[in-house]
Amino acid sequence: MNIAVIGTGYVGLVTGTCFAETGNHVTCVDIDENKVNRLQNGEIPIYEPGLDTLFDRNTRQGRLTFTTNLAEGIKGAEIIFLALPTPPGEDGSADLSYVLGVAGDLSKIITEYTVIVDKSTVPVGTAEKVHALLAENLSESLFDVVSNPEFLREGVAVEDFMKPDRVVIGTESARAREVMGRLYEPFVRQGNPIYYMDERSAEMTKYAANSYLATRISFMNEIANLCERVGANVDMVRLGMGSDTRIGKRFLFPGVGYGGSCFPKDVQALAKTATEYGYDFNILNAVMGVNTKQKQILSQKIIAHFGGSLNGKTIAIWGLAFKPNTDDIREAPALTIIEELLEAGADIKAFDPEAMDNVKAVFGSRIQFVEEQYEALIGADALAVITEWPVFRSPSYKVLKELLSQPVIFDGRNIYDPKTMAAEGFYYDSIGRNTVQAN
Ligand SMILES: NC(=O)C1=CN([C@@H]2O[C@H](COP(=O)(O)OP(=O)(O)OC[C@H]3O[C@@H](n4cnc5c(N)ncnc54)[C@H](O)[C@@H]3O)[C@@H](O)[C@H]2O)C=CC1
Ligand SMILES: O=C(O)[C@H]1O[C@H](OP(=O)(O)OP(=O)(O)OC[C@H]2O[C@@H](n3ccc(=O)[nH]c3=O)[C@H](O)[C@@H]2O)[C@H](O)[C@@H](O)[C@@H]1O
Repeated sequence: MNIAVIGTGYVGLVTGTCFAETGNHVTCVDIDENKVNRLQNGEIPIYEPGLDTLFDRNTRQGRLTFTTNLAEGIKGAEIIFLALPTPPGEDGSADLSYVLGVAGDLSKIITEYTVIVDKSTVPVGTAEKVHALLAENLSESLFDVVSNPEFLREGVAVEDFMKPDRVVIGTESARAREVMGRLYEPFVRQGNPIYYMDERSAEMTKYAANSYLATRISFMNEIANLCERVGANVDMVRLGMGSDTRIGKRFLFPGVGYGGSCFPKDVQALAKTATEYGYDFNILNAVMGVNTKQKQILSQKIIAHFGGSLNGKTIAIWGLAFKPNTDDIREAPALTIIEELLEAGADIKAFDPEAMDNVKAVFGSRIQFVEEQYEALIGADALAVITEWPVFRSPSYKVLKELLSQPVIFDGRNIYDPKTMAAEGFYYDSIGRNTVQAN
């Protein structure tokens, strides 16, 4: 099949590459000339594990191409995916200007029957808005609009896309359903389902899934905070709860709050949709409030440990990305934590395996960046672990103690064992477990 993907960010580039991998011819369109130049030269502008192999193969074999020209990009395309940004607008609702802008442009250049697919996360009713815009200039027989939300996670995006738990396709057109079914058939060979539904239900499914996952995280963060107060260990509680199959083991890890480009904006957007429809979605308001506070927990612990001020103190930071295996720092808890530590007077020495360039663009020379994780520790008064990159999981405790000026660790992701840390001589504080001191 011939496919066009409009927007080559985390979702568009993965979508385009994975559809090319199953034998389709894909043209990716982006307005960012610099990005398109890099892609045309074989350079992937984001860090996403496993994407490079598929990208190289499919560009080399001519199934994956890039352009800034929309009309050229959609020529001959049977399906056009919109993988455009839907950032929060000023009032918290999703900003649809990118999606609707491109829909308007498409209405003037489509000449043959095409399925237009909303891949972006968009509020209920958007497929109808896109349809109405297209219908301003196109006969109804020339297009269908489908809602096909994406559930991939950054860091494991290729795997998630190639083997989705499910595919959701929102359309009431039999013709579009057949086209979409044919496209996704190679991705559901292991029996994972395609759920066909109406457009509104598909749009709602995406927000419901993200908001539920965010709710689990905020719930566990509150359980963790209570565990600290009552002297329980949240890791044990998590295991005890999660092995109940009705609850499930995944997505119960407490930490420094959820970040990323999606949970924060999507929870906010769903709450906003509820308000627009006269419904007060109480749980979502609590989920957001808990998350805002949780992002401050680690910095508060650090500031309190040093008596309320960090003047003259240096804090080493391991991990800046909003989660491991990505360079994405959108809404990353590290940004909030660093800002608060700076405000309390600290000097910061930071290391992240992939996200440092993005963070440099935010903080510039206000913090120091180092090229190697142990370098951050030299002369630092404490280490704060903010992102659980695998490379931080088994450090040399001996080297840690040699380099830190005080053996103090704040672990925002519970990646070390408190008993080991006490035995190794550290002051060690984490999330939802008792603080330990050297034995
Ligand atoms: N990042 C993620 O893990 C996931 C994101 N989503 C949703 O997918 C959508 C896209 O997200 P990301 O890929 O993260 O965004 P992104 O910001 O990484 O990429 C968007 C791309 O669209 C391009 N663009 C903007 N206006 C354009 C136009 N008029 N024509 C062509 N290209 C244009 C931008 O230059 C950029 O390259 C959002 O609605 C998001 O909520 C859904 C699932 C996962
Ligand atoms: O709509 C989206 O964009 C995507 O949002 C999330 O994916 P992503 O943001 O890439 O990352 P997650 O792995 O979900 O993590 C989100 C945040 O929650 C935090 N988290 C996650 C899991 C957990 O147990 N605890 C926890 O604090 C992570 O550290 C991270 O800050 C969803 O998991 C995807 O299904 C969805 O497609």
